[in-house]
Parts: sequence; C-alpha cells; structure tokens
Amino acid sequence: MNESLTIAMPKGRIFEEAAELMKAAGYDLLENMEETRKLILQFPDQNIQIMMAKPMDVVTYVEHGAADIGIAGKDVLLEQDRDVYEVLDLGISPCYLAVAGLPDTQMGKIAPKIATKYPQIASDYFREQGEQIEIISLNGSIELAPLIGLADRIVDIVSTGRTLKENGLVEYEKIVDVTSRLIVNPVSYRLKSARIDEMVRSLSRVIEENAV
Ligand SMILES: Nc1ncnc2c1ncn2[C@@H]1O[C@H](COP(=O)(O)OP(=O)(O)OP(=O)(O)O)[C@@H](O)[C@H]1O
Ligand SMILES: O=P(O)(O)OC[C@H]1O[C@H](OP(=O)(O)OP(=O)(O)O)[C@H](O)[C@@H]1O
Repeated sequence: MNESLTIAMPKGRIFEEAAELMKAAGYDLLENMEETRKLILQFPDQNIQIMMAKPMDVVTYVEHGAADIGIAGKDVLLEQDRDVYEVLDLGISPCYLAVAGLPDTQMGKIAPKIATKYPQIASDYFREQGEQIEIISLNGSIELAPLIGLADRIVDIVSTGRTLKENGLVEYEKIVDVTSRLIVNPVSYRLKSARIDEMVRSLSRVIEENAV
C-alpha cells in the first residue's frame, strides 16, 4: 500500500500553492523547502521523494518515468502534448492565455508576426481561426515584442492584467483558461495505483472543501 512516490514539483509561482494543497491533503512537504538549494528532497516517513523542477520540465520528468507524479500548468500540458495522464484539476495558479497587442494594431495584415513562449498553442489557435501567421518564439518579457515592433501581436499568460496595462497593451481574445493539474506517468499509475488513487482522493477532498 505504501509504495514509494517520486513527485516532480514546479519551482517558482506554482510551488507554494501546490505545497499548501499537498499539506492540507496530509502530505507535509513544505518543511525546509524555502531555504534549501537541494533539488531532491527525501521524506522517508511518508516514503515520498520530491524533485524540484522548472515548471516547463515537469512533464518531461513524468513522461519518462523519472517522476511518478507531477504538477504542471494546463498551459504547459497544451503546449507539449505529452504521454501523461492528467488526473486532477488542482484549481491553483489560475490565469489564462490571450492574444494581445497595441490598441491600434492593424488587423487583416497578411501573415502577422505573433511573439510567444507558446508556439504550439498559438499556431493551433490561429489555424482554427483560419488566420495565417508567423511565430516569433521568445522565452520571456513577451510584452516587449509589440512595443519595439518585433511582432504585431503576442500570445501570453494574463493573470492580473497588470503587465499588459503598464505596457499600454490591450487584450484581443482570450484563448483558454489555465490552472495547475496533477499529472501521472501511465506505468506508475498501473504499478502504484493504490497509492496514487489515495493521493488523488485526498487532494480532491481538499479542493472540494476549499470550493465551499
Ligand atoms: N502571471 C502568470 N504568469 C506566468 N505563469 C503563471 C501566471 N499565473 C499563473 N501561472 C502559472 O505558473 C506557471 C509558470 O510558473 P513560473 O512563472 O514560475 O514559471 P516560468 O514561466 O518557467 O518561470 P521563469 O520566469 O523562471 O522562466 C505557468 O505555467 C502557469 O500555469
Ligand atoms: O497579468 P499579470 O499579472 O501581469 O501576469 C502576466 C505576466 O506574468 C508572466 O510573466 P513573468 O512574470 O513570468 O515573466 P516573463 O515575462 O519572464 O515570463 C506572463 O508572461 C506575463 O508577462
């Protein structure tokens, strides 16, 4: 029943909310997390090992079985389309993906340039819209691109809307809502189903309680 579990946790924004949720579900994994630079943390009393990963890499660790379980944003899952089971919407780190640009962006331009950290999501979205575009891949500060004339529009995460506002940009279309998800390696799910199901049930209970 108490098989060992390796969990890939995303460093950064999602981490604290994810760790709080785990704690409320009975998995106390927060201890020492803030101070340490260690990337692998052992919790022998719970038979759990935590890997601290970049949010975009969590899916890779889980797909290859380096971790049994992981937590990743829906944005990352849509962008990467990997062979992992998405078993639970944790409801944390909510935000959405949107198309944005300068308020006077010229629409109807042939093959406009779209700057983004999400080339797959952006290509899929504009293909569905029947609009031909050119993708400019960037790794961050996406909002710079339309300001300096590198791109006509951007596809990026919006949370509070502050970054768009402070840079004089406007949102054109919302693409998809994003929250963090619990993902599972398909083989681990078969071999460690009792333990994984137990974790999913405990987390679901906390999510339901938080919702009321
Ligand atoms: N305002 C936001 N901006 C970006 N990601 C957000 C935001 N709000 C929630 N998220 C979620 O957090 C995840 C990104 O977390 P974070 O910003 O720590 O990672 P990152 O983009 O890889 O960071 P880094 O800036 O270190 O490259 C996204 O995948 C998304 O699901
Ligand atoms: O709507 P807001 O609350 O302003 O949040 C959205 C901003 O936050 C993210 O950037 P991040 O801080 O991760 O920096 P980055 O540009 O380096 O990705 C995202 O790419 C937006 O720029």
